Amino acid sequence: MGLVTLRQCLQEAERADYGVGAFNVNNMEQVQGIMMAARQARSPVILQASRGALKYTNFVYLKHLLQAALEENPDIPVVIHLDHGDSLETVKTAISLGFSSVMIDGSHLEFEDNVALTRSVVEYAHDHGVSVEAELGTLGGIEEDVQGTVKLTDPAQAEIFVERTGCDALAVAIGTSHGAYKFKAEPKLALDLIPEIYRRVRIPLVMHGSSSVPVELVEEVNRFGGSLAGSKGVPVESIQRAIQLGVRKINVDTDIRLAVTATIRRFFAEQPAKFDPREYLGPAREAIARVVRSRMEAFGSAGHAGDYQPITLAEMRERYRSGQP
Ligand SMILES: O=C(CO)COP(=O)(O)O
Ligand SMILES: O=C[C@H](O)COP(=O)(O)O
Ligand SMILES: [Zn+2]
Ligand SMILES: [Zn+2]
Repeated sequence: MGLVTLRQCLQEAERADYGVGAFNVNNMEQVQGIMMAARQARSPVILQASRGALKYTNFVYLKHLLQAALEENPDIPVVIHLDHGDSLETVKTAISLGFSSVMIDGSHLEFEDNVALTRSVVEYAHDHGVSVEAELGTLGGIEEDVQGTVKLTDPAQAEIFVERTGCDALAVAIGTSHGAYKFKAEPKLALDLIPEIYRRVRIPLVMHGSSSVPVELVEEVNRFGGSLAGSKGVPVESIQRAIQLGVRKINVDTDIRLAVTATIRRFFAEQPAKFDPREYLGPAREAIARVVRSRMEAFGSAGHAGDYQPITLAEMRERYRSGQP
């Protein structure tokens, strides 16, 4: 298998009716833990890097970590994706590093500016065979506008947006937000928007801010000196319902952060005399694999690694050029 584009990965997910987890990476142990899970679950996987990750790893280390993931797992379909790209320049950098998919996040812009930015990225990325995820509507958390309100995705506007931009997948705002504090009371998502948006746009939908913030991880972090009072995530059952309605890419970063933090806090509390990083980074890697494997099974992607052969970027470029991607 190896490198696949987001377009092919999500088309196959539509065909076999499952969702694919998109997991953020910043270091070796995260990449290894996620790929351990993909091998164990025999699941396609999306490895995604934000601008923060590109900066943290000085680009070149990330490039080779992602190449290592492909080299070590030739029988697993892997999408290498830029998360929350902010400009055509960042997109070009990601594509130069070998990414097979990019997100351009113009959700905070006025509609016409989002269309223009997304269109410019689609033209460039498709000319390299690379898929494009765009976003319409704003999440809570890091994307709240100055009034602190979020704009849910409007189905009619989404139809026009996708028609005018030609993006391959659309991130929608249905009430999720990034981080560990997604809801002040009981989780409430506008799941009813999904089928209406999907019916109109007819491309796979993306759910950001989809970590579940498992209570057992929060309790372990807090037991060993952490402070995560009031944290609340998206119930896995809500994600499974969203997948049934048209969401095919599910973004998870916070749950991986919590798995690492809980493991390392426990280690330092229980083994204060130890100081070899391999003795806590290794177990952290296994904790990542446990969380990610559980999501692959919940999203339904487990067992689908062998379903299809990858279409190369060169072939995708020709398909885009001929209008039949
Ligand atoms: O949306 C995300 C990455 O783009 C991650 O969301 P979480 O913070 O819920 O993990
Ligand atoms: O968009 C949110 C992702 O979790 C990435 O987070 P980051 O920008 O801190 O790397
Ligand atoms: Zn956004
Ligand atoms: Zn996100």
